[in-house]
Amino acid sequence: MAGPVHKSNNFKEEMKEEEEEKEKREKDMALTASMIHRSSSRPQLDLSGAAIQGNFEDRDPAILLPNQSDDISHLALDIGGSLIKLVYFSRHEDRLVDDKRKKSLKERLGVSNGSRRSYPILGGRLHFVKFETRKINECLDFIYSKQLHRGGIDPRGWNSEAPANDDAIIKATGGGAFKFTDLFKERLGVSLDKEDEMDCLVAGANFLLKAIRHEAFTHMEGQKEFVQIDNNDLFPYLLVNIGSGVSMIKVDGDGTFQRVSGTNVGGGTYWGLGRLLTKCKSFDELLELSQRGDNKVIDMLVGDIYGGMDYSKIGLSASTIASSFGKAISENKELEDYRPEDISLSLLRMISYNIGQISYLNALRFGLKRIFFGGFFIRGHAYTMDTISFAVHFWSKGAAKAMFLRHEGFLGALGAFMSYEKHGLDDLMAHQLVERFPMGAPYVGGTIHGPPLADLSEKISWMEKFVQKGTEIIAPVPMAAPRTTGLGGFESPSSKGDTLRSDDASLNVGVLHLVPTLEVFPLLADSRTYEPNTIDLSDHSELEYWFTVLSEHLPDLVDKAVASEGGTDDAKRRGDAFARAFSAHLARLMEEPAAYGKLGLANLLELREECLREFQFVDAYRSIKQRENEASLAVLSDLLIELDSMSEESRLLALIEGVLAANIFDWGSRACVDLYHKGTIIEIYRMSRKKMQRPWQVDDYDVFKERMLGSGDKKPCPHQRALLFVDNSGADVVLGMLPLARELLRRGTEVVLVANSLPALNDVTAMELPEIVAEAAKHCDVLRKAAEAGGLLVDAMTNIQDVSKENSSSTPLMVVENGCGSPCIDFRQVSSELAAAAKDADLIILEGMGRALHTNFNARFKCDTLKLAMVKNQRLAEKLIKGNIYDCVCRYEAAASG
Ligand SMILES: Nc1ncnc2c1ncn2[C@@H]1O[C@H](COP(=O)(O)OP(=O)(O)O)[C@@H](O)[C@H]1O
Ligand SMILES: CC(C)(COP(=O)(O)O)[C@@H](O)C(=O)NCCC(=O)O
Ligand SMILES: [Mn+2]
Repeated sequence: MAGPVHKSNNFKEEMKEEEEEKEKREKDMALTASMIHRSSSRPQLDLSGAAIQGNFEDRDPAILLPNQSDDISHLALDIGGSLIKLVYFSRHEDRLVDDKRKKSLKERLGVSNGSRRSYPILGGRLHFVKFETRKINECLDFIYSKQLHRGGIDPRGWNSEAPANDDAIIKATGGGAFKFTDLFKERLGVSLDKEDEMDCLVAGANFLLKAIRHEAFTHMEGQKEFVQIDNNDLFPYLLVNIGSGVSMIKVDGDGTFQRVSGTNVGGGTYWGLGRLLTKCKSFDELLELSQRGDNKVIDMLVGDIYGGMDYSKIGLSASTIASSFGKAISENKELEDYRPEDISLSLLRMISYNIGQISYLNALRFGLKRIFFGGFFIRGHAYTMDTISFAVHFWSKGAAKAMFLRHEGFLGALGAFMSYEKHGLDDLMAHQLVERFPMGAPYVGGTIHGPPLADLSEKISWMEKFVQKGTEIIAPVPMAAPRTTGLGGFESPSSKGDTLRSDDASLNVGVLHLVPTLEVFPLLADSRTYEPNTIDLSDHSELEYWFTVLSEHLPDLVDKAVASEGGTDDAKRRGDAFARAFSAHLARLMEEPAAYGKLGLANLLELREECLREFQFVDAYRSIKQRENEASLAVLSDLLIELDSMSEESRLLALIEGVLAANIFDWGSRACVDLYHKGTIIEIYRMSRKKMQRPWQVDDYDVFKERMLGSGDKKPCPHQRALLFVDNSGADVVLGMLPLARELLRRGTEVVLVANSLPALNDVTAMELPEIVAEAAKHCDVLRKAAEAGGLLVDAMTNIQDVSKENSSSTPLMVVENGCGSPCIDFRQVSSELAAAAKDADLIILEGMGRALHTNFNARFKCDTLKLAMVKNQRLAEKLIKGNIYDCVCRYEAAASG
C-alpha cells in the first residue's frame, strides 16, 4: 500500500504520542460513519435481510425481498387480469446522531426541514414489485413475509407510530380488488379498500410526470430520448394504458379526465393468442421469440399483392404490411409449418401497430399532441415502442408524439398508493426523490417468486451464483451504433436484439428514495435549464472511454475498500461482490445507456459510491484520509507563516495557486494514484506548487483579483458570505481551502465550508471537517475565533447558545453538509442546511474536478462564482480546456445579472 506518507521526525513523534488517542478516534469515526450511513440525507438500502431460495440453476432465481428491513410499511395493489402490481413504502426510523454541529447550525441559519405542509412528510423508500395474477399465492406470501399488510391505514393517520393494525385496510385497484377480496381477508386478515382503476391510472401518471425527472421518453428507431415535461404545461394529454386490454383516457388535470376509448386487442391478446400459437410458457419467452422472427413469412405485404411493386400513388411501399397474417390464407400451410418466431413477431407488430393507430385517431379526435403509453404490455421492449411510435408518427405526419413511461406498468398501483390520505406525497417534487438501483432482482422492480433472502451474506451468495464477474468489460466493449431502417420503410425491426434481457433487469425501475429535506439550491441562476453534467455521455466514444476508466479503477478500489474493513475474509467476499455488482451495472449500462434514466458521468460516479455502501463499505479511503490530514496539518503553520509574510496582492495569488496545487491529491484519478507511489504527500505538494505558474489554461484570476482587492484606490466591499465547496481530504482541504477560508474571514466574509454528507473517494465529509478545523485552529487564531463563532469547536463548548452570543462579534466559520455522497454535485438536490446557508451568500467557490468540471462547469449562479480545479485526466483536459493533464482552471463569473 504505497501512498503519500509524511516523513518528518516531528510527525513520527506525534504519531507515537497520539497512538492511543488515534485508536480511540478511529473507533469513534467508524461509529459515526456507520451512523451517518443510517441517518444520511439520502438514505441507503438497509441490507439487514436479503436472501434467495429455490433452484440456484434457474435463469430467474427465486428471490424475495428482505423482510426485516422496514420499520413501517404501507402497501397499495393493482390486481389486473395478467399481473399484480405492488407499490410499497418503507420508512426507516431516523436514527439521528446527536450532532452538535447541526444543532448550532440550526440556530445560526434557521434551517428548516422542508416542512411546507401542515403535516410532515415521511422520508422513506417506494418499492415497485410485480407478480403474475395466476400466481397470487406467491404475492400473498410476499406480503406476509414482509408484513406489508400490517401497515395499512391507521385512523390516526400516516404518521402515527401505532402498533401493527389487525384490521388493516389496504388500498387496491384493478378487477382483482373485487375478485380476490375474500382471499385477502382469509389469508392476511386485511380488507381491500377499492379505488377506481381509471382514477388510479391518472393519479399515477400525473404523479410520475410531475415528480420524476426523466420519467417520459420517446423511442424512435431504436433511439431513446428523455423528455422533460414542464409541470405547468402537462395537460391535456392522452393516456393509453396497455394492460390485458387497452384504455385511452383524455387527461385534463389532476382528477379531471374522461375515458374516451379503448380496445380489447391488447396485451392479453398478444400473450393469449401468442401462447396458443407458439406453445410458449411465458410472456418473456414469447417476446424473445419475436426478436428472431421475420414477419414477411406470415404477413401479406403490399408487394405480395402488387407483384413486388410499391403502390406509390397512395404512399405505400412494397414492404408495407397490407394484411397482418394475410399470407396464411393463400398458402397450403398449417400452423406447424410456421416458425413460432415469425408468428410472435407478426402478432406483436399487428397489436402494437393497431394500438398506435387507434391512439392517434383518438388524439386527433380531441386535438391532443401528446400521447403517453403505459401498461406492462410495453415491458420496456424497444421493438414494441418503435412500432407504436412509428404508427403515431406515420398517421399524424409527425404532428403527434408517442411517449413512454419508465414506470409503465405501475401507474394504477401508484395511483392507489396516492389515494391514502395524508401521506404527503401528492406534492412531492422532483428534487425530493432520488432513484437508486441496488443490485439483485428483487430490488429492481422485478417479478418475485420464492421466500425471502435472509441477510447480506445470502445476497452475496446469490450474486456469486448469478452475476458474472464483469471481467469481460475491463476491456471496452465496442458498441454498435443502432441500425436505422429509414422512416418510410420500417421493413425490418431496428431494435431487435438476440436475447431479451431478464425480466428483472429490463424493468429499469429502481427504488425511489423520498428525501423530504432535499431542496433546489436557491442560488442557481435558472434551475429549470440547469444541467449538472458537462460531458454528454450519449456520445458513444465518451461513454466507452469513461466506462473503461471506471473499470480499470475497480481493482484498486476493491483493494482499498477491503483494507478499510480490516482485510478480513468477510471484507474480501463483500469486495468481490461489490466488484461483480458494479461491473454488472456497467455492463448493463454499456448495453443500454439509458436503462436507469438519463445517464451522465456524475450518475456513474455516484452509482459506484452507492454500490460500495450497498456492500457495507462505509468509507473505503478512511485511513488514507486520516494519514493525509495529519501530514498536512503538521506543515500548516509553516505555510501560514509564509503566507503572512507576503503582501496582500501576492498572498491572494499564492492562496489560489495553493488551492489549485493541492487539488492534485485525488484518489479517483488514475494518473494521480500512480504519482503517489513516487513521493511523500509533502514532496508532491511542493512539486505541484512549483509548477503552478500563470497563465492557467482557463484564467480569470485578474477579474477575481479586482473584485477582491479593487484597482487603484477603489477598495471593494468584501463579500458577505462565501460558500466554499471543498473537495479532497489532506493537503487539498488543509493546505488549499482552509488558508483561503482564513483569508476571507480576515476580510470580514463569513465562510461556510460545504462538504459531502457521505464519503466518496478521498473527499472530506462534513462529519470530518470540524475535527480538522479544530486541529488547524491550534495553529491559527483567525481560524480558532471564527470556528468558535461558527459553533464549530463544539467539544470546547458547554452551552452553544452562550457561545454564539459571546462570539457574535467575530466573523463565523461554519460547516454544512451538501446532501451528496458523490464526487460531483447536482445543485437540484442539496441538503436543507446548504439551501439555508445559501440565502445570505454572495460568493461560491467550487473546487475540484468532480464539482467544478464534470459537473457545474457550465452552471450559472445568481452570485459571484469561482471554479477552481486541476485537471487530472488527459482526455478531459484536451476536450474541455484544450490543454493537458495537470493544467488548471480558474474560472470566475460575476453574479448573473437580473
Ligand atoms: N411477466 C409477464 N407475465 C404476463 N404478462 C406480461 C408479463 N410482462 C408483460 N406482460 C404483458 O403485460 C400485460 C399486462 O399488463 P398490465 O399493465 O399489468 O395489465 P393488467 O392490469 O391487465 O394485468 C400482459 O397481458 C402481457 O401482455
Ligand atoms: C473522481 C474525480 C472526479 C475526483 O476528482 P476531484 O473532484 O477530487 O478533483 C476524478 O478523479 C476523476 O474524474 N477520475 C477519473 C479519471 C481518471 O482516472 O483519470
Ligand atoms: Mn475529490
